[in-house]
Amino acid sequence: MTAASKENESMAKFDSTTAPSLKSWVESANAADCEFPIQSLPYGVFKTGDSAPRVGVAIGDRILDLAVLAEAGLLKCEAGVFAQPRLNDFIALGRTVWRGVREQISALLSHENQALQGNAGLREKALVAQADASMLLPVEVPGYTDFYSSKEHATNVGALFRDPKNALLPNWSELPIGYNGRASSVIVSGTPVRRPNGQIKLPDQERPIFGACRKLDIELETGFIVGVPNALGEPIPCEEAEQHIFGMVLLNDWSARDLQAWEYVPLGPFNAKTFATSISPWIVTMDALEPFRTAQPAQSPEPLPYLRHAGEHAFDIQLEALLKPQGKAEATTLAHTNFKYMYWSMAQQLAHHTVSGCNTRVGDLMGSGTLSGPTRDSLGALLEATLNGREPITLKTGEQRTFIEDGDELTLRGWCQGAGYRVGFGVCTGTILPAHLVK
Ligand SMILES: O=C(O)/C=C/C(=O)CC(=O)CC(=O)O
Ligand SMILES: [Ca+2]
Ligand SMILES: [Mg+2]
Repeated sequence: MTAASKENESMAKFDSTTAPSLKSWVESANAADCEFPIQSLPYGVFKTGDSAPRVGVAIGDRILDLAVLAEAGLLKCEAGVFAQPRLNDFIALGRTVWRGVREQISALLSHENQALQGNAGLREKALVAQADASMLLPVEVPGYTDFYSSKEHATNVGALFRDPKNALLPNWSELPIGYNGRASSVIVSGTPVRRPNGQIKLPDQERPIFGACRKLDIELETGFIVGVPNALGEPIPCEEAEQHIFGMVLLNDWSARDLQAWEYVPLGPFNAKTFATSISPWIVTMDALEPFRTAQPAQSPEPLPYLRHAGEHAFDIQLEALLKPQGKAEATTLAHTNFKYMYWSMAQQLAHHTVSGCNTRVGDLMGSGTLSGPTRDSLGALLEATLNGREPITLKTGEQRTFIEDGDELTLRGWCQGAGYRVGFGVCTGTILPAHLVK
């Protein structure tokens, strides 16, 4: 390949809304370490004070209020979709509309554009400080599914829960394994998480006890939001599956490992994972992620035909998990990993999910599965990092942890590193409340 064609190929990754050279008149968006540059434009739902919730886009340290812009006639879209407490109505309008709205917002925020920049009154109304806003669950989630698509994670958990000699079960390399999760307990970042009570089978006792989970854990994941649903009985082909995805979030699949170890045979996780699943408030669209597309791990054996897709289907998204004990200023990084290590792509997950004829709905949430990498510092769950509690981690504050304690604050972060800018996911955080007392 010549230097010129290489250049052309890499330019093809960028469109008018993702060019690295783009700058905004919202100055805070131009800092190299800003999570929300003009190339990103993630969607969320927010409110300020007693005002009604509405749809906004993050830009620098501000939120652009799309309901205000639409009302003022500066943003052309179906009436009323931004003056809503959820993004579902906007998402349901489809890809062409997502694209058109993104282009309009990008233009309005770009350096030289005066339409909003030059209108002081409207600018004041339309740009809200993130510090003054509270973020809400961005979508109504009709269904939540969680996959198990990191080979490293599946191997580590298989060894800890089952047999180190046969850690990866034979079906794992043939299909993206998943379970149907609980949509009702999907919560937005910042919502506290109550430690669950449940059945725990102690090794030295014949019958389980009932009490507070002693092995509370995180799972560092991403999730994707279904934007274009499929009808019952109509599978989504793998090659087309990415077209059905609206965007991605950070996802923490809180897990009660002691409840899980006892209850999961033979139907999989139940109460161990139904009590809370946290997601980040900002949905990063697939358009914003396109420049960070990269190859997924090589797949062997070759997947069956319905799970094949040509080209690159992973994304280079750096991910971190941090733990901060109650009352402490300093957080400790538990893991640093990358979405690109995921073995089964989001397209393969969606193709497999629907191949039976199962339908999806706008707003459905699909978890990636815990994203562990190949190294000791890239393990996405404490279960793996502490070998099921056998090897405690020492925090920067000097304390030790095997699993999560009451009052601990757990935070996930994610970002794509561009040339001179980063497309960030913000944070997905939650603090643990003590379990309800068992009488
Ligand atoms: O292997 C098991 O029995 C259990 C695995 C998990 O707990 C992980 C899970 O929820 C799927 C994932 O996040 O990868
Ligand atoms: Ca999980
Ligand atoms: Mg969960």
